[in-house]
Amino acid sequence: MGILEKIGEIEREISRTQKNKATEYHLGLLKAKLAKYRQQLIEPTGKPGAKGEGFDVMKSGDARVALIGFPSVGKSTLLNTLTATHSESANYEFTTLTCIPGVIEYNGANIQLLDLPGIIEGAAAGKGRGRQVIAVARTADVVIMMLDATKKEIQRELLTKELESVGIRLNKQKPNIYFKQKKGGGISFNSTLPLTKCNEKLVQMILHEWKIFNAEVLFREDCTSDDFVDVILGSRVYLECIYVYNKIDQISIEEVDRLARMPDTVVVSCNVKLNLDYLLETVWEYLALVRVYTKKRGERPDFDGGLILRRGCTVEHVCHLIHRTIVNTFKYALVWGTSVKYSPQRVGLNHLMNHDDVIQIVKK
Ligand SMILES: Nc1nc2c(ncn2[C@@H]2O[C@H](COP(=O)(O)OP(=O)(O)OP(=O)(O)O)[C@@H](O)[C@H]2O)c(=O)[nH]1
Ligand SMILES: [K+]
Ligand SMILES: [Mg+2]
Repeated sequence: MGILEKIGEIEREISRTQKNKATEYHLGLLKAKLAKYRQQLIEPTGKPGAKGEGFDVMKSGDARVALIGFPSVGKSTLLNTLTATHSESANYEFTTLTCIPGVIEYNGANIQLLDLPGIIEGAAAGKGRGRQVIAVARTADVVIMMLDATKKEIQRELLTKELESVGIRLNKQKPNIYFKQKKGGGISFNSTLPLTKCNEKLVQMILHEWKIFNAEVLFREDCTSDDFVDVILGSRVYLECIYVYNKIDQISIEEVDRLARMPDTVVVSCNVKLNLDYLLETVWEYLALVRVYTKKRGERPDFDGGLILRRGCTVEHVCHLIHRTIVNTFKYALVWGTSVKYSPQRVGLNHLMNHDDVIQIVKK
């Protein structure tokens, strides 16, 4: 029996099994098995070069955003609207057959936008260009899941499932579970809080399924057994996702309003150019980029040459971006902007920078 058949069989058994207290272990185990086969599917062993297949596109700019969606939802139209690059768009499916990169210039940052072929159901199992598309999605900082506002609601769920089955988790935090394989000593299980969705027995059964007999497990959060499987596999990617409903020129205002209120969602029309400014604002927000200006003593800040960093960056990060040896001669920095109480304020290497701050570095 091939892996796909095995997966199909387990999926059928899961859907046949009623969900209740008595079947909890059985279901947990089935799901762990499912994850194991899927893992084999996306990482075929023994075949050199089988891994890492994907479209070869150089990462460039300050961040990368990938456009994922079913065929003809308007991905290429969005790329054509937001960037200077042209990607063929037409009213038939699979117009785009490869990965086409464009650049969005926003707040002084260069954001790489990747147009990709449409995904079809079964993409994870190798249908269409699914695997290559998914391989590119894994390298993105933010994913735009583009949806057709005129199509049925289920599309969002189907695509999410497709991505989940290859280990992509959208808008989810990594489960807070400590897991370490050991050489001996059996399985030690602990939790820092009462668990309602998983327990020691289930964890042990799952570990045995993976042939792990010695390990340390500590749940620091009320996670499910699925979360635990994710932690064992380790190869999960946690990505920020913006759900973008396109073609709102074709639906009622009530429907637009309903869609726009959903979490992580932006409604647009690429053809009529509706709400694209708000989409860019949202992309910026999700990328969590920060622009910082440098200034030399006695001179005006260099407002043309802002540095692009991530939210949470410190003065030390800024130093590294300017030159890797600067920290060695760093004495203190003067900062103007919203990250300080007084402008300028003297700060050290650990000071957190805000968007649009100005910094002057004083050397020893
Ligand atoms: N009504 C309407 N049609 C749109 C809008 N945006 C795109 N379209 C149309 O949708 C069709 C598909 O657009 P594409 O940009 O080729 O879609 P795609 O997602 O890149 O499709 P594939 O590359 O085949 O996966 C084209 O006929 C576009 O003109 C929109 O905002 N409103
Ligand atoms: K198309
Ligand atoms: Mg296209």
